[in-house]
Amino acid sequence: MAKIPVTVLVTGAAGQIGDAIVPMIARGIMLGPDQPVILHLLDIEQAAESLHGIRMELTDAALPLLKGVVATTDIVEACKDVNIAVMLGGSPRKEITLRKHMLSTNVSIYKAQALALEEHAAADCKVLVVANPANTNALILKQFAPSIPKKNITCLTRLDHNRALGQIAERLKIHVSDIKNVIIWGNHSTTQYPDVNHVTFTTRNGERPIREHVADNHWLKTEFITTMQQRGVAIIKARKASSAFSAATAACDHIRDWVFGTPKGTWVSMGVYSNGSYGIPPGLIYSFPVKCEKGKWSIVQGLKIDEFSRAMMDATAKELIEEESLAKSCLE
Ligand SMILES: NC(=O)c1ccc[n+]([C@@H]2O[C@H](COP(=O)([O-])OP(=O)(O)OC[C@H]3O[C@@H](n4cnc5c(N)ncnc54)[C@H](O)[C@@H]3O)[C@@H](O)[C@H]2O)c1
Ligand SMILES: O=C(O)C[C@H](O)C(=O)O
Repeated sequence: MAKIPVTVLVTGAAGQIGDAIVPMIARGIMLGPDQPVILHLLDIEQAAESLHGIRMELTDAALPLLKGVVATTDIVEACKDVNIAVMLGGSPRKEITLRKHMLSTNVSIYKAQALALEEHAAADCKVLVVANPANTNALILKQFAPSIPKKNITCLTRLDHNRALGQIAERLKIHVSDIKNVIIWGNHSTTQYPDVNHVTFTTRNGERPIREHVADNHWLKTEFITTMQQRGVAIIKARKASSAFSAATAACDHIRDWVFGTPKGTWVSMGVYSNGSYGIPPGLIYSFPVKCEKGKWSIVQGLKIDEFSRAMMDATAKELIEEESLAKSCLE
């Protein structure tokens, strides 16, 4: 029997990540090749014509899984009965934009969109905030949409997670699919801590810790970390625009693993609310290692945290606390 369509909202759909992710969702990359979808595409009035163009292309692509499209600039219409919300809408950072300016513009957008989701989305709607500052936008959304379960409000750090796999694979000349269990701790920002202490890779003789294979421990503690922390900026510099295709891919990975579960023995990084695990202040939206099962995530417990990691994890938590207070002052 055919499955009931899932309604997926994409805000900022006329933007460059929107351009990449809309066809991915409509072709089953996010929710699987047998899952029909209805797309709700939201953007602002100035982007209405592009939004209309995307809608025309969706018609022209004659996609078997796509059971309906609502392309609108009306937030209420966009949020109606959505099961999954992918929040891209906002003003992105260009080469010269300061993160603080972006924060003040975007948190007020997230307050307004939280109120609409609160009232009109399906009760069990799963939310993924991509737009920056992603963790803090998600925190504001959680505050202003209190009836959406807080477990359902997440932000994207999967792009950083995937970037870390890519960096390690290139360095070690192995394939990304042979590496697992990297962790991105904290903020999707330059203070993020990409932790390789638990990474393993597949060999003919089973799984081995990555540290056995990387002779250059210094690289892991220095250049690897700064490359990761600066990767978003490096992409902006090279493309004169922030990551698009890789961000869309990561957003699909995030939702797919959340809905269908993480493979046995692996975890992924997701920005989720802290319950105090690993000494991270409760309530922050912080990136943790999570396992997913039956549509629910849980933070991986019991990992050994060394002194270096502790300091890095606390530094990124501190930045999130500062962002939270700045965001709240912008909303007063
Ligand atoms: N978390 C991550 O890993 C990650 C990675 C890359 C980019 N980003 C962020 O994702 C966001 C989207 O990036 P992009 O490159 O697609 O930007 P973009 O400028 O190409 O698209 C953003 C879209 O949002 C729309 N928009 C603005 N205000 C809106 C509102 N109130 N409601 C609905 N739509 C609105 C704009 O009109 C535009 O079409 C940015 O904030 C960017 O910084 C996050
Ligand atoms: O907008 C940015 O700062 C970069 C973006 O979040 C990215 O990681 O590519």
